Amino acid sequence: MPKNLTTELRDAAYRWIADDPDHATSDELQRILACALGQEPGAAEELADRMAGPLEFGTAGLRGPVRAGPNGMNVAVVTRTTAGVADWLAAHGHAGGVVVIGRDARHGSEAFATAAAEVLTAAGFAVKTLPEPLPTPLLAYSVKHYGAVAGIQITASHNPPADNGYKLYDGTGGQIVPPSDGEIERAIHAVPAAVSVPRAPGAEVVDPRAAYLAEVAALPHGSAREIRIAATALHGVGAETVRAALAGAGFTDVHLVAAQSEPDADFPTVSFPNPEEPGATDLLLALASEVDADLAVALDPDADRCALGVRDREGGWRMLRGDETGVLLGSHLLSTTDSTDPLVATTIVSSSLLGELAKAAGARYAETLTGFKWLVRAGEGLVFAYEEALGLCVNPGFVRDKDGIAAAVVAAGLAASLKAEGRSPLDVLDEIAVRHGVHLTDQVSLRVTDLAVRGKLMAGLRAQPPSALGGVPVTLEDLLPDADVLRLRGEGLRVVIRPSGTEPKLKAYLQSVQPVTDGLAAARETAAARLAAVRADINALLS
Ligand SMILES: O=P([O-])(O)O[C@H]1O[C@H](COP(=O)(O)O)[C@@H](O)[C@H](O)[C@H]1O
Ligand SMILES: [Mg+2]
Repeated sequence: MPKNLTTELRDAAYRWIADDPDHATSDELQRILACALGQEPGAAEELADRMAGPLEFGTAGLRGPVRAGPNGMNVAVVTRTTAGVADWLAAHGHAGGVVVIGRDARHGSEAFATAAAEVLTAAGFAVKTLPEPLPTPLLAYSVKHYGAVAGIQITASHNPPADNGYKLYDGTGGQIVPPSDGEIERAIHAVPAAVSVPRAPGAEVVDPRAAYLAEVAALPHGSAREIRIAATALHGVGAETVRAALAGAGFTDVHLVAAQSEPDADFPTVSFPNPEEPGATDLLLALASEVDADLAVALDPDADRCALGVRDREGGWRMLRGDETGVLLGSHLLSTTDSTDPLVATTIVSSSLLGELAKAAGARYAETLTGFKWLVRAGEGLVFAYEEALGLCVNPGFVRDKDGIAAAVVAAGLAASLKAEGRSPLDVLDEIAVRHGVHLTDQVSLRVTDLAVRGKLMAGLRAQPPSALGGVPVTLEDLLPDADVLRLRGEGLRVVIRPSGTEPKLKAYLQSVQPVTDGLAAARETAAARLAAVRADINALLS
């Protein structure tokens, strides 16, 4: 036996190859196994990585590179997963119920959506599929709209082009949470063989767009319409839907970044198709400036996130941080809601400013773990939820997930009414800062190739937490040990560290708060200096 290729690994690969219903991926794994048997350098390690799975349900379902083996996204994995989901649904009394399936336009998405639809149809479920690659919020909407017991969206959202994924919704319309994920993983594990999972055509194609767009058009978005919008779909699936949603609400002066409007699985103009990444919105901001727009909107590729860009005080353009957008729309919805007992929510890694706004408005406020699967379950009476990663839900009444399309429409309404008053989104943020203190946030993330590095760093921080960051003494709270989240707090400072559940990254979320006592500029300077010093220390800690 060649070095590094154990008999267990070899036999596991043989078994997987024999059980892979897709010849392309069984051949792919066969080739790697042959290289490993032939002692080609690195081949055994490559095989071990391919076989290291299975993928697990993370922050937003399964996610991984499109490739052969249990540690990738492929037809065999989707078949097994969906067979497990079918068994789990049946065990919960949902046999024969409606399941809706949607997809984005990534490599593999169509084949994976078809495999999922055929497995569920053969298992006796009434499967409905969306007609073409569409935004994730349309799938989330469809679950409730069609009275489904579950929904599946094939998407890897903002991940690199090589990835794909599987978002799973239960009958509440929200993405699954524990214990469902563990139960489903056990059901998947119990599936004896992918090749013998029955598949049958016959899903019904349904189109939720008209109903969804009517709901979005009915969201409160003020009466002002004089606004020019520049928007991008970042090569994802949001362009047509966001254009239709804006038009339905009366916003027709919309300029799309042409080079990024058609779905393109290779995401050719960006290195990472994530509006959080520096550079991803360069073309958008250039277009906003060129057409002299009033608002810039970037959707992530599955259009469930929405980033806003605004003209800065120097006449240039800049993107707002997720926390700025969240606070802007949150304060707007708190002041316009007709609910008598509203609840707003954000996550423990987002700015705490929304809590201050809620307190001032006499509204309830909740914080949850990262992910919209938690936020939509924050409690009764939810009117608004957001997270720093550019996720916003302005419409929990009909989408139990983040919805970049609906957020863009509400943001357009707000920007138009501010423009009519001669104010800007930055003016509103300034007013909020003066009242509640400057809340600056930032994120440091470390991309790892070896996931073990992440675990070691977390364990190291737990064992030997820093006593000060950026010169500020801090204490460690091991917040919810099960959730693997560390929080460090000091005077005017909060740092939360956690592993990403969608990408091989460790993320540190920084917040620096400074009351405004001696002018806004001075408070901003103090908060920014503290943030920069903390950022440098965190960078050193994670390197
Ligand atoms: O991929 P999307 O747009 O669905 O976004 C997903 O990933 C984001 C980042 O998660 P993590 O920090 O664990 O990587 C989460 O904030 C979000 O709730 C989740 O739906
Ligand atoms: Mg997304």
